[in-house]
Amino acid sequence: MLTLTQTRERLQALGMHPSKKLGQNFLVDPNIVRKSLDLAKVTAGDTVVEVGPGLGTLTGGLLERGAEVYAVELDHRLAASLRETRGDEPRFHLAEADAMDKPLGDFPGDRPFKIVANLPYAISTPWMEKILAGPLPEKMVLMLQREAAERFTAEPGGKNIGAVSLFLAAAYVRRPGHAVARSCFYPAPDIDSVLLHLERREHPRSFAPQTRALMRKFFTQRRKQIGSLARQEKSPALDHWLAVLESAGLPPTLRPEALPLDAWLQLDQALQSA
Ligand SMILES: C[S@@+](CC[C@H](N)C(=O)[O-])C[C@H]1O[C@@H](n2cnc3c(N)ncnc32)[C@H](O)[C@@H]1O
Repeated sequence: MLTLTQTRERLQALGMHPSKKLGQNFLVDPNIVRKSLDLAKVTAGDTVVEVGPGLGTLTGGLLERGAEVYAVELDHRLAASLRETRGDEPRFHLAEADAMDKPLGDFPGDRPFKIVANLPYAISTPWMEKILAGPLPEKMVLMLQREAAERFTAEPGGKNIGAVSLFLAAAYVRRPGHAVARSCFYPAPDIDSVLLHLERREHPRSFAPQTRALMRKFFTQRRKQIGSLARQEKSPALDHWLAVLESAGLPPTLRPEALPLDAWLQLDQALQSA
């Protein structure tokens, strides 16, 4: 675990100024590192994917607990530094890549795994959408910008609900997040952070790509009623869906944000059986 002073020194030695664009706010609080590992119940033999290992603070904790770590880091200076400090560790696998191209780094997805990451905030939602396309991790413990955590945990009827909230709700139990003080990072970010804990459901549900695309489209027109959104698609499957909703007491005048998860799962079913 790197202290604040060690983090500063290491960055200086690398000739680096933390990049805002890459969300480079490094963890300098050992309690938060420990809490992340505890929430994910990381034990020897676990396989863990880490996005944005940075200087390797969280990575070190994961390796100390005996995990096999697949990390993906975009910044070549940090990747070089990790190869120098962790390169000899046989349980450490580093992909120098964009996590949007390699959401799981070099992990082949051939066994159960977890994700523990202090995410670069700019990619958290699109990266999560990629993760939810599978294979699904058993657990995810993620440091997120507060707005992203609210979006991920939003319930129907709330203002933050979006397609990603529903994709997540179908597959994961979303535990309440823990607020993390700005002083736990170097440099201190000018936004609030939340540590979120997600546990895969016993029977996770996922939406077909076609349904996901349609849901995203509907949520970009969230002020429109579900009836007009569905009818504009000119599809018998969607007409059928509206009828199913109506018989369940959900009128076509509702807006996408008001529909419960079940209604979206029914949309998936209607599109699959069309
Ligand atoms: C919030 S910092 C976390 C650093 C370290 N894990 C820690 O907790 O101290 C985010 C890290 O993600 C890296 N990063 C930013 N965008 C990335 C991307 N698209 N793909 C992979 N890594 C990225 C940054 O270079 C940085 O190391």
